[in-house]
Amino acid sequence: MKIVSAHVGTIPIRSSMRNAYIDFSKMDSSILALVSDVIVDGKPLVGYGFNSNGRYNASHIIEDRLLPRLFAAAPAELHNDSGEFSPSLAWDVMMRNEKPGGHGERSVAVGVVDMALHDLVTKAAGVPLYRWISDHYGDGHPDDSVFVYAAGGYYAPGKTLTDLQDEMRRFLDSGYNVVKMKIGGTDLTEDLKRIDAVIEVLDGDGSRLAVDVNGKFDLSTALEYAQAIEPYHLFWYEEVGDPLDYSLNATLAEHYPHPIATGENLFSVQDARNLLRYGGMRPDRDYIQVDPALSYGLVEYLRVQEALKQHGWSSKRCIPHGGHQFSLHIAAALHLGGNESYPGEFQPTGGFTDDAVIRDSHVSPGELPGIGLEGKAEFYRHLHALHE
Ligand SMILES: O=C([O-])CC(=O)C(=O)O
Ligand SMILES: [Mg+2]
Repeated sequence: MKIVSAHVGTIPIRSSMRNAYIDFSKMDSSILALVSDVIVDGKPLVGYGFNSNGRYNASHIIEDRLLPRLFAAAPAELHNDSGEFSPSLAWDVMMRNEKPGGHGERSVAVGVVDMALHDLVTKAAGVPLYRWISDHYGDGHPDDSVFVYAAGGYYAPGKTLTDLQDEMRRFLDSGYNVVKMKIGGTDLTEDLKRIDAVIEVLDGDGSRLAVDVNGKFDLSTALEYAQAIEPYHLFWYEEVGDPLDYSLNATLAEHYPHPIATGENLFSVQDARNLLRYGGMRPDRDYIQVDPALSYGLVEYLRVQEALKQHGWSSKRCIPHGGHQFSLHIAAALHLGGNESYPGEFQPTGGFTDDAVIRDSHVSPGELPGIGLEGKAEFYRHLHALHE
């Protein structure tokens, strides 16, 4: 298989909401179409990729560094011994002449291309991505469906406690059992009122509510909130301090007995391994949220899984950030603990196929070949326009 052309674009995924750290008024995403020389039903197979929310587009790195390396590579450098196009070998080619460390936006750019390459090879194989991953890297027995929780509960101008409760009710009505809300964007007194309001909607069951600080707290605020929320037995307390402050996380874990989740802003196996080594994370209860679409793609995510295994962690402790269709396949194939979902947010890239049904907080990736972005009509319109 040969890639005959590559088409990079940038689309807005903006929204008026805000977490404790940023608003999303200028949020955007790279989108990519890789057109191949494989013809099916008279049309070339095309692989699509995009980046997850929270980081901005990385289109220039894709165009200036990654794609030129792929196009300059000899066919033998991109195909394995069985003659198959290999996203893993392509990954090595893309990372030529890149120093280690300082992963930043480069991991986003590689993630976009890695996703498009996996979409392409799995379409060429005629199978949904999760089956291909399970056959190549898993146990050949993927999960039928994946646990998903509904993330929302953002701060927004004029949003009242009643609005917050209504939002959470809509999540429950659409099939989710567990929900997530933002905290840390106001003071503790206000946040406790917001938490109480949401727990009321959850019939008083705090173990169905996760809270997300988006890295805002210093150690003393982290511990102050920890003490205040401990009695609620929350589903998890997320990204409490700066994502690279492993010492803060380790101290928090000594004081807070319930689950902690973090990792959405760790973009490499090296950073994830440091979290396991120095972050005090507890393999019996905590969650790792590394998002494959932001962190060098599936090829690197497999390395993260290997590092977890070496440290005695189960793949079930991973629930990736991002709420997108790519991680949903990965979760089903590698028996992850679940995947995030943002009903209605971060469109058009976010979310699952249009026909996906959430039942008992579970959803299936679907049976379309590849990632299945053709099953997301609005997003597919943008992707298709890249190369038509
Ligand atoms: O608000 C955000 O940046 C998204 C986020 O943290 C999450 O999905 O966990
Ligand atoms: Mg988060």
